[in-house]
Amino acid sequence: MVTVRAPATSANLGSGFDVFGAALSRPADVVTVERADRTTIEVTGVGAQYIPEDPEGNTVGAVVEALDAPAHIHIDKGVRPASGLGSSAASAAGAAVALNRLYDRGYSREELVPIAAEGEAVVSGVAHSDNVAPSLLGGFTVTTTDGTHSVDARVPLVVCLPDVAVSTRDARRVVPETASMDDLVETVGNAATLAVGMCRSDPTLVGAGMSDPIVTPERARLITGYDAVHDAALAAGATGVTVSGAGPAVVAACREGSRQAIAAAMLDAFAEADIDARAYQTRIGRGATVLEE
Ligand SMILES: Nc1ncnc2c1ncn2[C@@H]1O[C@H](COP(=O)(O)OP(=O)(O)OP(=O)(O)O)[C@@H](O)[C@H]1O
Ligand SMILES: N[C@@H](CCO)C(=O)O
Repeated sequence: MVTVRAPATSANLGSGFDVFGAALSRPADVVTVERADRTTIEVTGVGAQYIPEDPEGNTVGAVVEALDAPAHIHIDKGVRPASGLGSSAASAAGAAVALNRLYDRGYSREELVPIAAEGEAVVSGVAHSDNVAPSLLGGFTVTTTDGTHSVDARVPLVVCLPDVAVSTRDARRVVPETASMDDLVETVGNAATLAVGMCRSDPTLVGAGMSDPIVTPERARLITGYDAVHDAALAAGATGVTVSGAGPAVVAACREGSRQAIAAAMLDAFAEADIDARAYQTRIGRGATVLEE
């Protein structure tokens, strides 16, 4: 038996659509696997009632296939599905690490990225790696078709999750197919600023690089209260605010000591819009960890 804790993640970070990701110190999924002749999946925890236990519909089913590693799998969800916090990816990353150990497959964490990403294709139609990479490797990650680079950044974050669901599949439909050269130049500048900020663990640069004129404005329209929450977080001291992954979670970069005020401001703004929400005072954290084997 192997048990793995796999963290929630925040993908895109505004300027890095389908490329940037960050592991969050909390929340997380816990995945336990035991050898079996036939794969069975049991899901408990937050939002378990919305998650298929059929291996064909669950992200971990694709990981089992890719590793040829049938198992009884128990997923204890700490990351709510359709949250923008890499819920589907956390289970896939946890299963990839656990099954790799259980069957002694010998893959490195980097090699597990495309394997865990197969699970993302099951739920969103695209095997994007920007959530599974940070959940596997920890820190801030940059994923391209050539592979993944990670930086052990230390930046405090607040993630505010409204009590509404946005599926990644739906949120990908609003992504523009084209962009102007001006918007691309602005995005590249912001992405480069954010990456330098991550290398220096500098929340000011990270926040400054989070804005994006192409994808985020379209995604923000799907989140009731987004503009007010964005402005409230900045007024409370956040250095930058954007949609987390495909939403509806909203992520704010923070300086040390400011997270409590920022979390309260974001919750108040969602409440003003009649939306219940919860806030995680979190930070960029480590990747999946083996708890027991
Ligand atoms: N193990 C799993 N954990 C969570 N969701 C799963 C899992 N397997 C399948 N799903 C399905 O995936 C969908 C949620 O994934 P989706 O990508 O939309 O949200 P997310 O992973 O929280 O968000 P994001 O990728 O934007 O961070 C739901 O329809 C859910 O039923
Ligand atoms: N890059 C993906 C992440 C989903 O969490 C998207 O924004 O659609």
